[in-house]
Amino acid sequence: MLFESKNLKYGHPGQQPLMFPDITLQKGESLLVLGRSGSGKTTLLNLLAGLLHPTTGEVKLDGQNLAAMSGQKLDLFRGKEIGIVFQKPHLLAALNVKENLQMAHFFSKKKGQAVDHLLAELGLAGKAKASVLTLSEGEAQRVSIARALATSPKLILADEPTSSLDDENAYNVIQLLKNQASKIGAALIIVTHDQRVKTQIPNFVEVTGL
Ligand SMILES: Nc1ncnc2c1ncn2[C@@H]1O[C@H](COP(=O)(O)OP(=O)(O)OP(=O)(O)O)[C@@H](O)[C@H]1O
Repeated sequence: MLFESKNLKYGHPGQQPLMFPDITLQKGESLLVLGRSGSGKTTLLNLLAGLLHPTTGEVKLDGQNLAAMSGQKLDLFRGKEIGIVFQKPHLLAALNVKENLQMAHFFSKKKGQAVDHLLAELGLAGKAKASVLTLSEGEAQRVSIARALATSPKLILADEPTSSLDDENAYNVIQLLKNQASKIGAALIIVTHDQRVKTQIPNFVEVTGL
């Protein structure tokens, strides 16, 4: 088993504790996390990324329990082994497209995938030297996916990657994530309320908060 989360609970300050369904994934498998607004989907993603510490439970990636790690060790592990596609691209405006990807290599201290090859695969070869400020929304989204893939992580987490995209781009982004995850043997978890995605990834868990 590549990825497993068990008995996860988390209480935001002053809120009822949230409980989460267990997840297990093999290499190359994909999963959707569905749930209504406010049910705890982003909280779960942050727990799976080790960005929040669970009150109880464990998150195991490749045999290592993130919930038991902290500080620099956790940051380095996340940088090497987890690729996160946030809802907004959060690219560094002072850097061009290629430099944004190279930053991922720099911070993770991992060689990962060749940046030029990755850009070409994502249809961004002509944009390597472009300022990220000149990209369309769809292009910026693909750059943020390329950045998440650059270190060849074992787990890819994506938060609502299709919410602002039209049908065609939404379909393409999910195919891209699925294909890349299976190519590098990563597990893929997509948090979404976008029912369109179910046709491409039928495997899902539902977060209810209870
Ligand atoms: N930092 C915080 N402090 C206190 N409560 C929080 C905090 N972050 C989230 N919550 C609460 O925890 C619950 C779950 O929030 P979360 O953002 O995980 O839901 P979500 O399912 O991702 O929602 P959406 O689909 O609207 O993005 C909500 O009731 C929210 O108000």
